[in-house]
Amino acid sequence: MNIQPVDFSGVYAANALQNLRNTAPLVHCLTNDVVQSFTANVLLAVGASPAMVVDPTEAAQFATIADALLVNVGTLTLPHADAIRAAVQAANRAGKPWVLDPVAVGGLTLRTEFCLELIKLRPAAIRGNASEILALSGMSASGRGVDSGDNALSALPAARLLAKQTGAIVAVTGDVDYVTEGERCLAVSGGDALMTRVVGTGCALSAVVAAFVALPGDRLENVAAACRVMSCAGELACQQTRGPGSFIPAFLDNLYLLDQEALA
Ligand SMILES: Nc1ncnc2c1ncn2[C@@H]1O[C@H](COP(=O)(O)OP(=O)(O)OP(=O)(O)O)[C@@H](O)[C@H]1O
Ligand SMILES: Cc1ncsc1CCO
Ligand SMILES: [Mg+2]
Repeated sequence: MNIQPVDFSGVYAANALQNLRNTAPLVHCLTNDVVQSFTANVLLAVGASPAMVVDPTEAAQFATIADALLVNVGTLTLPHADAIRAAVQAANRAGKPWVLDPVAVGGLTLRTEFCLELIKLRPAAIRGNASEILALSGMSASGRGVDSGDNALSALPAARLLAKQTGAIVAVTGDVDYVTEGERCLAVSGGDALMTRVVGTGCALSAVVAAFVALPGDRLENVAAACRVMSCAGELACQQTRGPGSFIPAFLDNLYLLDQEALA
């Protein structure tokens, strides 16, 4: 029997963020070509340390040094897949957590088969929009390219199934983010629809999830904390801006300035 989603505590998120700022986890990002710079800036603003090391040999070496690895298949190519395989295997051997962002999985064969291969390699967390989580779990989805055509709550059963199948914490994001380990589920509200009008907020969230899974403590709550930090900064930024152009700098400022009071 599945336990109903529970509203996530802002107090835990505030403590986890403080812990992250104190330790500045080194996050190895194998992400897509569209969001490299935005992802690095989001990690820096939050208080983590990004590095994009992409050559297969170097990626395997660096995965053992970094505190966590992000794998994002947004602009997957065959050489990139080789680097991801090498890095994931090295991270697993070194006991470092890694996170999968299954961008646009479903309709496209290369990335879908590759992600199905990757989820057998014990990701610590999987973060995707509703259509991606539905498709990755084998259920039918209405994604349109990288954008979701499904509602996050409708993908919660798929997220639970995927978590049970893989042992990963699964975060399915949208108007509300749901974070589950199969049975237990945390609901993270906040954010703003404007966040979907800027490229890479989800991709950057997956990088922040990687930073938070490097922290000690309850992994389910750490992933929810990452979601809360992004939703909270996004919501504040939207209150201060009129559209996508000014959202980006306001979002980075709010991530950097985020305090206990805002998160709670
Ligand atoms: N309708 C909404 N209302 C509030 N927040 C939202 C809404 N839709 C998305 N978000 C927030 O936007 C962020 C990105 O989530 P989303 O599900 O859009 O990821 P995504 O589709 O993978 O994005 P991308 O591929 O562009 O990086 C999350 O923090 C999420 O909570
Ligand atoms: C727009 C886009 N195309 C491939 S990856 C990406 C970034 C958002 O997921
Ligand atoms: Mg995405």
